[in-house]
Amino acid sequence: MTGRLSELARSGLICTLHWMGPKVETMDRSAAEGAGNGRSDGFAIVARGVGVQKEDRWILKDVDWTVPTGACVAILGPNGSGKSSLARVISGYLWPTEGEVSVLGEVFGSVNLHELRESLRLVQPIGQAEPAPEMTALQVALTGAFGTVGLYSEPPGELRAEAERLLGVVGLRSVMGHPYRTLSNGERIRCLIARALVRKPRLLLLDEPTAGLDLLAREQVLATIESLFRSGDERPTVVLITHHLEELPPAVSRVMVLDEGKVAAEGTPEEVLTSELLSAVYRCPLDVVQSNGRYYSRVSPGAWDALLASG
Ligand SMILES: Nc1ncnc2c1ncn2[C@@H]1O[C@H](COP(=O)(O)OP(=O)(O)OP(=O)(O)O)[C@@H](O)[C@H]1O
Repeated sequence: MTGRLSELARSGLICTLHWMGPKVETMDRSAAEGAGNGRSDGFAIVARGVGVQKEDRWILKDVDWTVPTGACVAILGPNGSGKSSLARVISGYLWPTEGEVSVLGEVFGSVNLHELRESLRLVQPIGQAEPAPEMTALQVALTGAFGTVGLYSEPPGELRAEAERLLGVVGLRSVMGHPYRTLSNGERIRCLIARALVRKPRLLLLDEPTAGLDLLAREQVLATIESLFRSGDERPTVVLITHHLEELPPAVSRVMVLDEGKVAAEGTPEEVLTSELLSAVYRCPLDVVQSNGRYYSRVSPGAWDALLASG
C-alpha cells in the first residue's frame, strides 16, 4: 500500500493538501483530476497519512487508502476502530487534523464540498435523520433527488420512473405506495439506499447498513448491494462499512481492516480475511471460513472463559 502510494505520488496522481500547520500544498490541478475522475485507471478515493485527533486522542492515524473507481470495497473493524469517522472524512463531514484526501478526483481544501456532495451519498441508517413517517416509500426515494427530508414539489415523470425502477432494484416494488412508518427496518434501509441512488451518485458510502437486522433482512440488503454490481455500467463506487465479515457480499473486491484508528491490513478479501489477522484485530480467537465468495467467522465456546477473563 505504502509503496503504491509512493508510486502514485511520484506519478503525480495523488494531490497533496496538509491540514496541519499554516502551509497548504496542492498539486497541479490536472494531476489532481487524474485520481478518480472516472478514468479506468482512476481512483474514487485517495487518502494519504490521514489522521483525526479528538480531545488529545488520535481516532484515526496514518491512514493510507486508495479505492479504484467503480469498485465495491469494505472497511471492516471492531467497535470504535474509526470506520464511521473515516466515512465522515471521505464525505467531507469531518475535517482531518492531518493528511491528504482526494475524492472523485477533487482535492479536499480546493473543492466546494457542497458541490462534491452532489456526487456522493453517505447512508447511515443509525443516526440518520428519519424521513417523515407518513410519506410513502416512493416519496422517500424521490426526496433523494432534492437532498431534502420532505417532498415539496411534484417531481417530474422521469424522476418518478427512476425512483420506481430503483425501488424495484432494491426489492421494494410491492411496497412503494406504503407509508414509510409501516416498512420493516430492513425495508427502510433498502428504501434509503434507493433514495441515495436516485441522484446517481458516483460514490456511495454505506455505514453499517445491516446493523440490527434479522437474517432475512440482512441478506436482502446484501443482495441489494450485490445487485448494483450486476447491473449496467452506471454503478457507483461503493464503500461498505461493517463490523462483521459475514456482511461482505461477493462484490467486495478489497477490504481495509481498521484497528484503533490505524490500518491493520488492506488488500483483496483472500489476502486480508485471515484467521490470524482477524483474531488479533478482534482480540478473539476465531476461524475464518470461506464459502461461495462469502466469509464467516467461527468462535469456539472453548475460548469463552479466556475471553471473560481478559475483559
Ligand atoms: N467527536 C468525537 N469526539 C471524541 N471522540 C470521538 C468523536 N467521534 C468519534 N470518537 C471516538 O473515536 C473512536 C472511533 O469512532 P467511530 O465511530 O469512528 O468508530 P467505528 O469503528 O465506526 O465504531 P462503531 O463500529 O462502534 O460504530 C471511538 O472511540 C469514538 O468514541
